Amino acid sequence: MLLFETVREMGHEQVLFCHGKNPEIKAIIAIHDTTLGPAMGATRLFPYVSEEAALKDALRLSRGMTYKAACANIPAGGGKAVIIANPDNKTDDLLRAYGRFVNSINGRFITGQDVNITPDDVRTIGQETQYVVGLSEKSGGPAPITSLGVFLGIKAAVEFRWQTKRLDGMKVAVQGLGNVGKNLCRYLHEHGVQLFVTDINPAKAEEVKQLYGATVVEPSEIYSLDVDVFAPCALGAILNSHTIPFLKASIVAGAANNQLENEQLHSQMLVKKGILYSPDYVINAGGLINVYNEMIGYDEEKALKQVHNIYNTLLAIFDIAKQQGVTTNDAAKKLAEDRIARVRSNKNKAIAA
Ligand SMILES: NC(=O)C1=CN([C@@H]2O[C@H](COP(=O)(O)OP(=O)(O)OC[C@H]3O[C@@H](n4cnc5c(N)ncnc54)[C@H](O)[C@@H]3O)[C@@H](O)[C@H]2O)C=CC1
Ligand SMILES: O=C(O)C(=O)Cc1c[nH]c2ccccc12
Repeated sequence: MLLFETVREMGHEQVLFCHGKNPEIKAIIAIHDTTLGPAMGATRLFPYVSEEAALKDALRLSRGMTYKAACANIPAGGGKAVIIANPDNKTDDLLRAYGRFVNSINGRFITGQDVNITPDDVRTIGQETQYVVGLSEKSGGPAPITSLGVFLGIKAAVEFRWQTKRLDGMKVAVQGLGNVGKNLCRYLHEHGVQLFVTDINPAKAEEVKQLYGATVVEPSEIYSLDVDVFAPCALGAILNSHTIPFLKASIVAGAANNQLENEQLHSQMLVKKGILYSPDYVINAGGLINVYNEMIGYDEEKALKQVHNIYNTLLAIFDIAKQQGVTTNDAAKKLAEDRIARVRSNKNKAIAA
């Protein structure tokens, strides 16, 4: 991989390779853009197959955070960090060593809980740095508000597609029944949706079957179901050349980050199949909205208003994509880049004055 070429192409400001021998630690902190504010993004711990895979994940996720904040009108930049480790080898020493790296950049990067990091782990990281968020009891953690945002995003897509505000009788397939997926199922069930669900953990699927009368399918079967909406709430890169040909849903709208394996290729593949795609970093902004509000002093009404805005933003993006004949992904990216360019130009004017 040509390092600077890749970073230049994706537009990152700074990438930190954090290494330590005692304890053994390898982490990458990617800061994409801080025009709108300090870079925010949760930290993921994962046994990546290669260092290149880890870097790619950090670069793509951090860029997604920049667009996420810009589309949600949150004055934060985009960042994300990955710790390359097996979850079985996660120790307090490792987390504290990581916390010292976060602290060393003095608030340019603010982080919290992502895949394989628990709230307790964030507390441990927080022993070394104040630049962690997402622990307030008041806000109930980011997942419930993320699922509300995804629910509203599904409503926006349904309205754009079929000019109806009603979800009752619709069929939705939910992949992944973790903190976000399970809560999303509750909202959908309350609105009369017929659920089809899967999780690699059968106990989670069984629970959602009992709670919301969902039909449980095998993980491999979730793509080809004859449903109206497919909601990916597990992993990234699930929209790819193997899965897209199987999709029968008219809408893809879910919480997972980096859903498109290849942004250009696979967003266009979806368009060709007539599938309306809700850009992941627009529909799943609820988590960021929640932690940002927690950071500045939690005001529930304000946070909920910002989450409800996801609905309007998605409708606007769908409209622009239709008017201009571009993918919804490109329309969202353009919206984000325009907002950032405007702030950058005002900043430059202020410096010049
Ligand atoms: N929690 C939040 O506030 C936010 C979460 N996201 C993204 O949403 C997704 C879900 O987040 P959480 O619910 O917090 O994570 P989680 O870890 O609680 O849940 C993920 C679930 O997916 C299941 N799963 C994993 N691989 C699967 C597969 N191949 N097929 C079916 N199920 C599978 C897991 O067993 C687990 O139950 C992640 O991609 C995350 O990055 C994005 C924005 C905010
Ligand atoms: O939407 C994402 O991918 C996030 O990383 C959101 C998020 C959850 N917890 C956090 C803590 C600090 C910064 C962002 C987040």
